[in-house]
Amino acid sequence: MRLPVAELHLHLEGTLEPEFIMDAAARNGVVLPWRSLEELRSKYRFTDLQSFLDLLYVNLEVLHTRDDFEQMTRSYLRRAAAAGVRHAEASTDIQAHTRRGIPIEVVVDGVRAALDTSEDDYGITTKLIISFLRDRSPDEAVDVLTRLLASGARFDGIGLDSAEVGFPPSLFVGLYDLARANGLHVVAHAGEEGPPQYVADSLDLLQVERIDHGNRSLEDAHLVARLVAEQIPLTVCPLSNVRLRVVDDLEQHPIRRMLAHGLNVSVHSDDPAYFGGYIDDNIDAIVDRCGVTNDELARLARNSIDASFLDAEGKARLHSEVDVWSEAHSPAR
Ligand code: HPA
Ligand SMILES: [Zn+2]
Repeated sequence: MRLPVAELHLHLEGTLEPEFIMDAAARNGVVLPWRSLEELRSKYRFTDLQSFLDLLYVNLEVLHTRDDFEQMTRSYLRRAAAAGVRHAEASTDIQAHTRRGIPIEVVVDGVRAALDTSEDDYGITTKLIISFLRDRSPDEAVDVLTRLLASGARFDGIGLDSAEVGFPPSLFVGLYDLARANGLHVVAHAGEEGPPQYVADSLDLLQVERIDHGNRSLEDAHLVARLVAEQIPLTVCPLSNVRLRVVDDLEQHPIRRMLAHGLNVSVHSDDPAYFGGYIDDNIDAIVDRCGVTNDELARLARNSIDASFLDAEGKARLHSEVDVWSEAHSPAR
């Protein structure tokens, strides 16, 4: 039995595997800069966040039809089910599609078609987060959110991602005010490459409920004390952190230190097709390379459940699954 978890930090566009990209390009008549699967595979070496984003944004241009978005989402859910994911709060970078002329409805209807049957098809309950690109204008973000709200599209929350440094949370106060006024949940990437102040500002100015990544919080003892006291969830992505050089190597990853501080951390896959694995691969990696124990794994799973936007009943159901896993993995056995 795989550790039952909630996946809360997952970019659907980051689940496009190279084969999917080449097939969709052929199907949709998109000319990519790479001639072959092998050439594409050779591009997955990154020096920082931007070098990854450059590849991500080229590859996602193969997505054109409602069916493309549905198939992308189904492929992820199928793989996530095998990885132990029991609840997923997946995000889409909608502006990466609208800016190249893909209608909002094509994206949302396609993703929703897969999410709406996910519990029956894959045993995974879901929520949808619309992420905004912080390196595009705040006015565009407000316009897209306004159009989404008017369209009747069903989604549960908003996020903020893409290039972080130089694009502080303060730029997006209006966007987050609009989202909260409409009853949406709010999360934001912060402290991946950006300074600890971006984490504090995400809490104070945007009033986010979770921080995606948050690694650099560890540089500020006052911030750590606050995150512990308020039990602000940090959705941490170990394999992503290594590939994007947020940490030097997996052995140095701070996940156990974060747990020891009492931070509400959980483990997620971010962009699994780009960073060397899905949530199970992340879990196996921190067990093998960081020495994470079964007790710590159960803590990480419980944190992911508590940090989710599930209702009390949904959380209780998943906690009982972790109870079963813990029983089967207790030292007495
Ligand atoms: O990890 C990330 N950080 C910022 N933007 C992103 N867009 C996809 N993944 C990421
Ligand atoms: Zn991310």
